[in-house]
Amino acid sequence: MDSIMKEFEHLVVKLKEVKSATDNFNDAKIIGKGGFGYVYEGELSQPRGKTKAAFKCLDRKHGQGGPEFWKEVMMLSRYTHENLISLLGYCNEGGEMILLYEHASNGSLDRHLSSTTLVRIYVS
Ligand SMILES: Nc1ncnc2c1ncn2[C@@H]1O[C@H](COP(=O)(O)OP(=O)(O)OP(=O)(O)O)[C@@H](O)[C@H]1O
Repeated sequence: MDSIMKEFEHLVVKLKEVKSATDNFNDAKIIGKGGFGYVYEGELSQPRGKTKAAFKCLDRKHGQGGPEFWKEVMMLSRYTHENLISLLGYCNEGGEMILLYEHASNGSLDRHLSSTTLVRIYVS
């Protein structure tokens, strides 16, 4: 585990920065909930300026644990694609395991699929 942490050291974000971006995990900043746990949004300060980010907080009660967290860090930091959300970093501090992603301003695909504004296309 130590070697993994060393390899991805450049992606480490301090818990202090996460708390500042999410107003200390304020409920008003929650944008969703998935198998991993709650997802918050916030402005992350990076060397290139502020970036809107999604903060996925691991909730161990929801079944997914540490291995999935590190798998996600390894996969997303190695593969980049225009159709793949970028991993901005992670926080593993003070008992918190948080993945930081680029914020998808259009929301997730499942939101669009359940949207009532979806237009039906008929092909003749
Ligand atoms: N990068 C992101 N940008 C904007 N919103 C996001 C982002 N990631 C997650 N969300 C929001 O949080 C919700 C939960 O996302 P999450 O990926 O945790 O769950 P999921 O899509 O149900 O997948 P799973 O259950 O496999 O974890 C999404 O439906 C979406 O609304």
